[in-house]
Amino acid sequence: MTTTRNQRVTSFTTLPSPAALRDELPLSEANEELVNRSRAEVEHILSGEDDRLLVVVGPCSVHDPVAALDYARRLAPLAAELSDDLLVVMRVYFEKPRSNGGWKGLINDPGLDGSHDVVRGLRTARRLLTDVLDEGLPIACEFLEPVSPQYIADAVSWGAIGARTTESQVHRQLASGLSMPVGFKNGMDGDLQSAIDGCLVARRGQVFFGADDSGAAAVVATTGNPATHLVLRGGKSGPNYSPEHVADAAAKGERAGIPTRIVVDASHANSNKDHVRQAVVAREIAQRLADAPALAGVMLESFLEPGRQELTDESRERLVYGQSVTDACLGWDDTADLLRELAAASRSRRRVPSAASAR
Ligand SMILES: O=C[C@H](O)[C@H](O)COP(=O)(O)O
Ligand SMILES: C=C(OP(=O)(O)O)C(=O)O
Repeated sequence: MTTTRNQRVTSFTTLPSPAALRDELPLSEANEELVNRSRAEVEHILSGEDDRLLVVVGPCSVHDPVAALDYARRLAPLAAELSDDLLVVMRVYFEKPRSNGGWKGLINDPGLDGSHDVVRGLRTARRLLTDVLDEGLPIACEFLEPVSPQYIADAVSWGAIGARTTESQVHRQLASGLSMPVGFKNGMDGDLQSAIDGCLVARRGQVFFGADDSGAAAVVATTGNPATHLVLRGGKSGPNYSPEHVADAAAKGERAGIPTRIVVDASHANSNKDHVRQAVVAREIAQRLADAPALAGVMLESFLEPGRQELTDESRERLVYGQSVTDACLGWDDTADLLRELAAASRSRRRVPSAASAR
């Protein structure tokens, strides 16, 4: 028998339904309250009603849930200590968009070995999310797969659409239905317009293909997400973290109909993925925070150990604990120093009248 179907598909593996996974690993009432409260706080920071600085900080990617939780347990008390000046949201990124292939994150391949046990990946990810929330930390994720948010997004307080997908209609539609504020990163070339367009499309209600709570393929209709905003991550054209870049992006966004403040990513093309440089950039941002009233938040890539390590068949069994297998990260000690510096800068910006009247 000849067929024209699925000639290049080797298998289909049925996933548990989102509802079943949530029932297995539910959010406690306290954690639901934390998620809803922190989503509102992020929105208030974006609008300028809350004059603290949002800091999205944590590993480039989670490859070892034990180390990620260890990190959360260090971050949580510091976040609480600095909470008058900072809203700290932990990066708990499970889905990695790769430039040229490679490991695509814990959900896609929790064994880090190409075995792609996605069901285990979803379960491990959700368990870690509930553990991090139990520490009192709100969570940030990048959303990459169109169906995976149904399994995890109820635990997330800030979402990102990355530089490689900011132009993607699929991701813009997805963001239109997400329950949390979503930042669109500028494109890989540094182009801001694709992120502005992404925010605008996601602000409108959309109708698209997705999955419902039972996992069935469904037509999804959304209201639109009014809390979309721009994230400056640098690009091939160079870095874009200066107060001038922030003011320019805020003005362009406002003219286009996105009246929110801006998040700056100190990593990626703003630091050339060099963690030492990332600390310099973050420090510059802190020092000039008062000159950037439209700056709502800063993103840092940080883990327990500084730098990064290659993930290979040989290294898999002897990976350095707490060190990134994707982008180079700040180590914990530098991170703690930087968070204190950002908190001090946020406190002193509050005293500068123009900061309060940013929007
Ligand atoms: O933050 C993550 C990385 O920059 C992104 O996934 C791309 O990584 P790659 O260029 O190593 O593939
Ligand atoms: C992939 C990421 O960033 P970008 O989209 O800016 O490359 C990230 O933040 O993990």
